[in-house]
Amino acid sequence: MRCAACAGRRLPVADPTAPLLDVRNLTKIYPRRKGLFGKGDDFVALDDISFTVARGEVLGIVGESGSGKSTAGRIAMDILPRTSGQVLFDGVDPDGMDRRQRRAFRRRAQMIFQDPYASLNPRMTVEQLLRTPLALHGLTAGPAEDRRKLVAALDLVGLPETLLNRYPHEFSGGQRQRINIARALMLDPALVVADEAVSALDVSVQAQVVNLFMDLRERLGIAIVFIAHDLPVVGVISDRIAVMYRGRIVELGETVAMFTRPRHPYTAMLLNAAPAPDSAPAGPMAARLPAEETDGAGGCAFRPRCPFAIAACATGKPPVRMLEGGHMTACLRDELVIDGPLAGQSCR
Ligand SMILES: Nc1ncnc2c1ncn2[C@@H]1O[C@H](COP(=O)(O)OP(=O)(O)OP(=O)(O)O)[C@@H](O)[C@H]1O
Repeated sequence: MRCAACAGRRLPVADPTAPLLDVRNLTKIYPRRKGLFGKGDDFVALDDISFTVARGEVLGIVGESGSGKSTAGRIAMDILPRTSGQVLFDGVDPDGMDRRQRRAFRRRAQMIFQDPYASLNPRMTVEQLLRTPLALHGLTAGPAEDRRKLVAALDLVGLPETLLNRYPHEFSGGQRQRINIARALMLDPALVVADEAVSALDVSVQAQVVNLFMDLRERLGIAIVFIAHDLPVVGVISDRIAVMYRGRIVELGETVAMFTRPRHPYTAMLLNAAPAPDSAPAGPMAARLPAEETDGAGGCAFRPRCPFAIAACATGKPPVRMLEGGHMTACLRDELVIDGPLAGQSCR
């Protein structure tokens, strides 16, 4: 997939050990209006979040609906303006990129959305859909070479060349998502942000598409930000996981550490709510899962749902603390041992 022409267009990499994507202190405030002329409260969708994605790494972002996952992904891709904070792709903030850098960024960072049908023009054949990105980015290299490239992209996503003349409505949801992925691959991306890319698919098809993402990471070294609300699905594919709650990253760490020893009660709650191993009881937090409207007013937003909350949790937002092994959490009670389902269900 990496042709010489594409390689020549790459941005110079100042430091190959530096993160591919570096998101720093990102805040997003949506203005909200009450009625036609009324003043509304501003809504803080992202509250000072930071994360990095290394080259070839899969970072999962998980959290319930409305926690800010899509907002974070879209700002990282520079398709949504931020209120404050910084996004660095290969060390350069899209805000400060010149035209050439911006074009390269648009090519190297691709996004896959939840609804595979809405993302495909129904009047275009698969061949036209896959050729379009090459044309838009001035990467056409002649009919034969372009055809070779799109057949290679189809092959990477497990679809045969014979489908090139078909239209999107002729495919299943899983196949359409494969076409979306093939279209992204036409541009030889270094980063793919998959925003709930498997959520609309049947469970069996979800597994196939997750496997495809893992395969692409393995074969092409693509970094992936895998956004989903389902922690077990995210756990299958991710090297590290960021757990979001009401606009904040409340815990971030290696996948195994998150599953064996979650340090934030919300992570433990998500783990306990997931289909547990046969022998495991539901755990003390599973019963508290239904969302409550209150947001902890000034203190920890998770406090109203937290079985471990203490008075100090009401006095301010818990600061982000770095623990061992690059693990971070924003919980005053992170010293509690809350075993994940891989390690049993006990809390002490
Ligand atoms: N354009 C907007 N104007 C006002 N509020 C918005 C806007 N877009 C998103 N929001 C709000 O910001 C919050 C975060 O939304 P976002 O879509 O990022 O969450 P999410 O975790 O991706 O949820 P989901 O999984 O449902 O997509 C939500 O409360 C949402 O209602």
